[in-house]
Amino acid sequence: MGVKCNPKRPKILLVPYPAQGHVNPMLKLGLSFVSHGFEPIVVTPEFIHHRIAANLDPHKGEVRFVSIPDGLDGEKGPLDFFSIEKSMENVMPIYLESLLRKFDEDEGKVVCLVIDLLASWAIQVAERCGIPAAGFWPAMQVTYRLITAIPEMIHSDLISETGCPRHQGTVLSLPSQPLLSTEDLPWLIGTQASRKARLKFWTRTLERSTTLPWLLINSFPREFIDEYEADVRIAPPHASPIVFPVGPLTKPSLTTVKNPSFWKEDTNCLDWLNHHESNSVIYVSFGSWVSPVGDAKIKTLALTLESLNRPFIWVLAESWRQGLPNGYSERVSKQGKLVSWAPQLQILRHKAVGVYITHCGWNSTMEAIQCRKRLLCYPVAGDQFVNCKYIVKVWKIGVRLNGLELKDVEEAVRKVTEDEEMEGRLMKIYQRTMGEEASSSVMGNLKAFIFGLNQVQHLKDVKTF
Ligand SMILES: O=c1ccn([C@@H]2O[C@H](COP(=O)(O)OP(=O)(O)O[C@H]3O[C@H](CO)[C@@H](O)[C@H](O)[C@H]3O)[C@@H](O)[C@H]2O)c(=O)[nH]1
Repeated sequence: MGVKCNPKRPKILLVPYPAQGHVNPMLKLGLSFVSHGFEPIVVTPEFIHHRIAANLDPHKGEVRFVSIPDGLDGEKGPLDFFSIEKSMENVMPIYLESLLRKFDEDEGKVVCLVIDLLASWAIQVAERCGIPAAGFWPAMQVTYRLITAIPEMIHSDLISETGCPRHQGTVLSLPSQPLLSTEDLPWLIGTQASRKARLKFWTRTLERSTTLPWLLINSFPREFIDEYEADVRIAPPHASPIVFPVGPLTKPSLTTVKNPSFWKEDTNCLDWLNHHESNSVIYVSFGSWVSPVGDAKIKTLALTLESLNRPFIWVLAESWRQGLPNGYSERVSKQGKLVSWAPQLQILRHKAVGVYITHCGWNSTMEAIQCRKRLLCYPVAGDQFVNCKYIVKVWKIGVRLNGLELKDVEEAVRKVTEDEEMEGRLMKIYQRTMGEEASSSVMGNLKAFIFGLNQVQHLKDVKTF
């Protein structure tokens, strides 16, 4: 798929975790390698490859997408975390290995694998094939730091060996950063057994990533600063890779490239937006992830949006619609648009959109900043609680929803729209994350990574010779 291979250009294979919020930044990271003379190839499991293939932007063929078998049936509906994990551990490695060997024989050299840490299974494949690997962290650096603190947390008895918090409250305190608490631990999802299994996933990820020389992070270089805007040194844990912040991979220079959407975007809502006044529409989206939002909450939010009496666009997958009250879609058809998947960035850019109710996924957070939209935060799982903390307490560009009842949302909408200083804070965080200085630091970091990679490659070549 995409352009034909170019045997002259060294190849970098990128292995994302198979979720929208992971594949999007990987594509953009791949594109950043093109101008450095590499041929980027994104490897995805078949179940998402089928979906992406239908929605890929054909003229942006600079990045190739290839698939590997996964043993999964993605047609039946959303796959859960554990079936994907099973496939990643037991099925995909052997196919990636044979793909790498095939590349080596037929198409020329793969010089590096860039591996999403949530797909850490591929680190061992790279090792077996003798190919240098770099890690990729798709979210904030602080959430990576939280994961790397697991051994310290167990050692100081803040959590048990199975990840169960010993008490409620602070688990990690970093200089000049908000305190991270038990609520922010990303494995605390679902039953006791699922929490234990998720902690195991993270500890295995950590163990595997200790062999990585480099880690590319989809966050901005000045993520850690103090109240005087001075950079703060956050000591990395022992045996950690060299970190290169290269994000956000959503910044304006990269957004001419269409995201490789897993679902077809409903573009009718763009025309609909053109008929609405500036800042009047509420956009609601909880990203792509299968999150335990639940029917009851969907129903509450549905009734709230209706009673707010403001126009809205709500991204709600078909599989989540059982919770809607009978006849809801027809009833609200004049007031709002329910879509299964939206052209999110175009919606956020639209002047009619004033407020964004978000799950605080990292890419969505960065896109909101890029478009300077005020946020109402409703974190659901994983890193979203930490992202929410930064949005609300540090950057002060949004308000956390305490619930989805009318009173909760009404009050929060009032707070964000009446806050006259929020516009200025949005501009400030925009500059810090995507402004000129941030962009040139990112370019420098990418160059430094590539310099390191070339040195390793040179040493390998000398040895082979
Ligand atoms: O209708 C929609 C909804 C979303 N998007 C796009 O999908 C991406 C969603 O990414 P993100 O906001 O990061 O959410 P998730 O896909 O849910 O991402 C997962 O991965 C992220 C990166 O690790 C984490 O921060 C999240 O918590 C985790 O749920 C964004 O680029 C959106 O523009 C669309 O194009 N159309």
